[in-house]
Amino acid sequence: MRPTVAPFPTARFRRLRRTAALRDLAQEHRLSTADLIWPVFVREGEGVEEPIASMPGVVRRSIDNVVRAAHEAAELGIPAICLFPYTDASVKTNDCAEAWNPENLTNRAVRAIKAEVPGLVVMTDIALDPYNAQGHDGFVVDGEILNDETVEALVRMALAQAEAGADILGPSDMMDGRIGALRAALEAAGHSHVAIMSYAAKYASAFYGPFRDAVGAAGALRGDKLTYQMHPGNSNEALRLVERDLSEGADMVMVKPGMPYLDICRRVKDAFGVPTYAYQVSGEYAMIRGAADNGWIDGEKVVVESLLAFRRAGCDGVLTYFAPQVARLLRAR
Ligand SMILES: NCC(=O)CCC(=O)O
Repeated sequence: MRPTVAPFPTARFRRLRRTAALRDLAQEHRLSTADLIWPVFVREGEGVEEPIASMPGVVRRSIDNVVRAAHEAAELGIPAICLFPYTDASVKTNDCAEAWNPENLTNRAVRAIKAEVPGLVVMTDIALDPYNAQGHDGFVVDGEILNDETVEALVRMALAQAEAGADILGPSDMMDGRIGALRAALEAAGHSHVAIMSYAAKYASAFYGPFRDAVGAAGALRGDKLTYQMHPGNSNEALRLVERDLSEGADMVMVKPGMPYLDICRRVKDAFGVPTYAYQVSGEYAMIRGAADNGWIDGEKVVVESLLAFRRAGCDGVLTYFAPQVARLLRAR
């Protein structure tokens, strides 16, 4: 119940804002390094750190450098890293077979991290787009994205990632029925400990633009993803999707993108009270970073404020490309 606010001057809200210590005492939500998941781009090669033009400060790393990033994450206290492969056109096919190759880039990177930094949580992405000549998250036949056939492929992909040692699988594909299929397959194959963070409320968003550049998908994609990702105008549908995915065995749920969808984060947390995450996506990163690089905003302050907003909206954690910078900032405080 909300207490009645006494009239002025009995109530003076500025009393608790008077000093830094009082403000600290009264602060309702806090950002901690333990809330961060760091998305990292993996590519072939050795000793490679390749800049991404539309995401200044973010690089594609060869596996040896991904392992270095994993050490850095662990040293900074970031609990989890999330891997996204940058795939060459030569491994993109219509049957997407590279997605479940035990030796694909992601699976090799997972094993390399787990061998060196076993305590770090490793999350992987489940969707066919990095391996699909058509650039879509599912199989494309006559211009249509096939649901059930795609789910079967996602199961193969998930089992290969679980076998490699992934701790959290992140199905980002938005096919119907995939969470139940993944959960059943994981149980049957002895991977009952592997968690699923469902990209439950994933919107068909223009904020993903720089990511497609980062993973080399921009050129392959024909059309849009509106037949499987959510329309930005919808809100109740997000709750139905979260409910559905939880009922099928998701352990954690995600809202994506982040900042334009904080209302959805809050509704999900209020309705279900489950571990809830948001993805501050590439376009959000690019906007903040671009404005900061031009001196139009104070980048450090805006980043921390933007991440605190996710906590205020009910999120337990955030996937953010700013993770290492923020962890360093929080450590310095
Ligand atoms: N499945 C992962 C993404 O689509 C990431 C989007 C972004 O960072 O823009």
